[in-house]
Amino acid sequence: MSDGQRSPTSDGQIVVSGLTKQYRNVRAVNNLSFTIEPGRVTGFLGPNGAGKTTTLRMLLNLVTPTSGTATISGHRYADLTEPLRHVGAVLEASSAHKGRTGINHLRVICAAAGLPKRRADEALALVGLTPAAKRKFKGYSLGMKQRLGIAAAMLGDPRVLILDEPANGLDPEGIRWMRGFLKGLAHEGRTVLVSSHLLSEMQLLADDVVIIAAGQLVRQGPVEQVIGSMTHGGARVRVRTPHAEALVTALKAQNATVDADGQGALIVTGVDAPTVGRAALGAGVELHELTTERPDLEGVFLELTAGKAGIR
Ligand SMILES: Nc1ncnc2c1ncn2[C@@H]1O[C@H](COP(=O)(O)OP(=O)(O)OP(=O)(O)O)[C@@H](O)[C@H]1O
Repeated sequence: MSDGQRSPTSDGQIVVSGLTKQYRNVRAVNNLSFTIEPGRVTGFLGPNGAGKTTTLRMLLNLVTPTSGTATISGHRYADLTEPLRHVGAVLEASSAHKGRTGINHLRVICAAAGLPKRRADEALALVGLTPAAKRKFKGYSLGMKQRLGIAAAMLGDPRVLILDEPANGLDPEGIRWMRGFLKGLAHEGRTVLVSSHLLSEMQLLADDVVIIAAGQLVRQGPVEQVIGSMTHGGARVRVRTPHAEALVTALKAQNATVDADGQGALIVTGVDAPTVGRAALGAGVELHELTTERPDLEGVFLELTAGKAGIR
């Protein structure tokens, strides 16, 4: 604990405990508790209006909690002596003086934060913007603005990175770059907390997820575990046959549950694909498709947050 800000056990950990934010008519965040570990990318997910941005803003001391606490490496953000060296944050697409170049934008931040000027060049290189260093911000594409925002967040070489919807406006190549970049930071032992609506991207990017709805925690854990917790003991099997009735009879004899998917296929749960295949063979039923469907994060998210109105 050389600088009084870091301890071996809490370094890089984010702890949200009983956090609540009551606006006049809306309880934006309601007694929320979770922990985010270093060395992992954590996806922070929730429907519109779930309270994600409000939570991140409380974490960064931009909104005062009604009650509860949010700490980074064991300290409230307001108590960090050199916050930029601990925490980098991108809360919305980067804004900068329109006539300022990318590099100058970063140098201004360095000067204000007491960081060496060379960090501006290093951070720009880190996000692949060096070729556009001397171009004016007003000519930057949305993707370049996102990268510049991340470069600004990286100026202090922070242990913790917090990003609100960083993939917004990025093209597929930009999204892939972002994925590699954030995974790389986590690999270095940093804490990466990312809110996003892009659930298929989150499944590729995140190690852990925290899912909230209507201001409250719905589920937290490693992505695979959260998905596994919703599979009710197994995957679903999709099967297509011209002899549906005979197959349903054979499957029910195996205690399977069978539903029509409305598009000519049957969805079977309770037994695995080989069992379905054997039941079909035994009944002399021809199959045109036999597929195991593993639930994805999007399906699990929708199931977990169903009925928890996003608009409040
Ligand atoms: N300053 C404010 N004053 C009043 N209500 C607010 C304020 N900020 C947020 N809210 C309300 O708090 C709730 C949570 O909003 P928040 O922006 O934190 O959700 P979110 O999960 O980030 O949503 P989105 O995914 O749509 O960005 C919403 O009902 C919102 O209208």
